[in-house]
Amino acid sequence: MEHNFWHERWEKNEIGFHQNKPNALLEKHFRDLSLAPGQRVFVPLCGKTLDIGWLLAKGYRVVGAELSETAIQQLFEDLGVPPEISELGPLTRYRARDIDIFVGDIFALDSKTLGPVDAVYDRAALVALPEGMRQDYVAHVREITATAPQFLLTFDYDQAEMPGPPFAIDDGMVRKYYAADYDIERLEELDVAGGLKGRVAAREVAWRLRQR
Ligand SMILES: C[S@@+](CC[C@H](N)C(=O)[O-])C[C@H]1O[C@@H](n2cnc3c(N)ncnc32)[C@H](O)[C@@H]1O
Repeated sequence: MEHNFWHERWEKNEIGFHQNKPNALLEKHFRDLSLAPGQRVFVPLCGKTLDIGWLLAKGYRVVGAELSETAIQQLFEDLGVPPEISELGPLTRYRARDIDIFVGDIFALDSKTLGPVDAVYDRAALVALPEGMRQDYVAHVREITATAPQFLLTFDYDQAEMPGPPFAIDDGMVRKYYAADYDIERLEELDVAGGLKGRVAAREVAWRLRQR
């Protein structure tokens, strides 16, 4: 997707992907990653998800990457903490206690700038990207996180019924993107209540990925 597509979504507040409560599969399964409080979780393409507040409340540190500065201003307003803001070349860093967010293109974020991470939480990130970008995204996240374990959420539905995003990702695609570097476990699937965008029957699927 072009950057302008996402900037427009945020400027027009067309953010149907934003959930008004923490993700149910995150709440149920994130513990399967066996992280200890204080460990650092990377949330790529994070938007202003309430899942960040949930992770912080569980005692994890959070680092995110997001294109839209509007999203990140709103994230810090929602969290009720004033960010310290600094420029880092092509990125802008918003930080506060236990949280760092890099605003800009995730492909401009390198491992040194990101710093060590213990896990990745991918909700509505892989599925937000068109097929032509996904392999590069998967390789980039693997590289900058040193193949840290991932908690991944995908949507599976009939792509003929609706264009993405979110794009449909079936089991074979998850294996194609991740099997070379990660052991893959399919943890659970849930029907999307009311259908995706209120019209297409879909399942949300939770995955645990661990370095092979
Ligand atoms: C579908 S939204 C999901 C946001 C969040 N994960 C959530 O669950 O609410 C995808 C987000 O990715 C951001 N994004 C898209 N392309 C990006 C890129 N190349 N680098 C960083 N962020 C990007 C968009 O601005 C948007 O906020």
